[in-house]
Amino acid sequence: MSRMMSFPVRAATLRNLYHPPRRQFSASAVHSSKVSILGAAGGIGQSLALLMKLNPLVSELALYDIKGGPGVAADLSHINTQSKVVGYGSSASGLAHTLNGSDMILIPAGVPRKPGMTRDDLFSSNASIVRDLAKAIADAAPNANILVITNPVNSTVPIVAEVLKSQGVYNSKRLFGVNTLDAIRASRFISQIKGTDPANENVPIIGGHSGITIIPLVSHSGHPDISGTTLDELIQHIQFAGDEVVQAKDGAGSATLAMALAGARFADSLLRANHGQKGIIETAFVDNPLYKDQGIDFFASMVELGPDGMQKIHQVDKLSPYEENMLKRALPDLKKNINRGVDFVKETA
Ligand SMILES: NC(=O)c1ccc[n+]([C@@H]2O[C@H](COP(=O)([O-])OP(=O)(O)OC[C@H]3O[C@@H](n4cnc5c(N)ncnc54)[C@H](O)[C@@H]3O)[C@@H](O)[C@H]2O)c1
Ligand SMILES: O=C(O)C[C@H](O)C(=O)O
Repeated sequence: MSRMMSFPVRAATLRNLYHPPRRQFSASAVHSSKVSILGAAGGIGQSLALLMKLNPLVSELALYDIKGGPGVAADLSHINTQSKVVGYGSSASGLAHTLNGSDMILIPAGVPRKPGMTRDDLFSSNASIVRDLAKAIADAAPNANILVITNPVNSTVPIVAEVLKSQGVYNSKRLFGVNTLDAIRASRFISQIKGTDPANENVPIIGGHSGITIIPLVSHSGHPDISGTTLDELIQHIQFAGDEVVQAKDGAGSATLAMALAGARFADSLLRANHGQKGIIETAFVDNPLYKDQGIDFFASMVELGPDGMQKIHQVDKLSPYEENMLKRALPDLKKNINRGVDFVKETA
């Protein structure tokens, strides 16, 4: 696509996840971020909270869940890292206490899939949860970075944007749909084909976070030679890996552990960029100019993170014909998912 420009592939690796190069921060900046998790007692929420408790860039961890927030906080508060942990249960004041002063808010609140469901089938349960949490964020922490994990991400991110717009506090640079799990899976799966260390593999992910809207750019990975049936199977594996986990859990939910790691990695990358580390690039589903002329306001790209959130979107200079075809198939679905979220807020505000 001619509109795309080149980008350097330099996503944070798992290897440096909890070893941020501290010497790049001033002493006072090292333990300085309040991070909140909404839905903190869930499958993702608990493991994510554990990983954030281990992150030296977090000074305060605030945990909110309609069920079990204080219990998870009490448990984590005994871990011997410096951050303070507070937890709240279901109440407007608990949510406000959680959000007040937050630099970063992670949202895994909501219902996961069961076998036979698409992510879009979660819309009827999760859209109103995310809308209401976004309203509370607009009131209590309008300047925070917001990381949306709740599915369907292709719709829940536009929901948050629309709510913040309606409250006059939308900052497109601080809203991220978390699709890091797709990048983690892609690096793992490609390493299994090539017999390499997944920590050294980066496959840029663009598009969205569901089925065919997930577009892995193998031609821009370290293995552009992968082709034919091997490529078909790899793409299918990445795009439908979530379904694989849903099937295997057999009614007990979807990916939680790998997702918690993915969320923690994205949060850590953003915290490090917020504290001044340069050159950190992750995939994220963001407000993106690339296809706005086709009515598609959100699109996952490789995004450079900075002190104020999203610093730069790195577009891709040349897609292979295979990838062009994936993109062509993905755009109509993506548009439908985004519009569903936008319309929901307009109709129910
Ligand atoms: N972005 C991704 O890559 C990705 C990956 C995996 C799962 N997910 C999604 O993340 C979401 C959570 O998955 P899970 O497995 O942790 O589910 P879960 O059911 O284990 O946990 C969800 C938690 O949210 C809480 N909750 C519900 N409504 C709430 C509200 N209004 N405020 C605060 N908390 C609320 C519940 O009490 C529960 O503890 C699902 O929508 C799932 O599809 C996204
Ligand atoms: O597949 C799901 O429903 C959860 C998540 O989006 C995933 O990719 O694992």
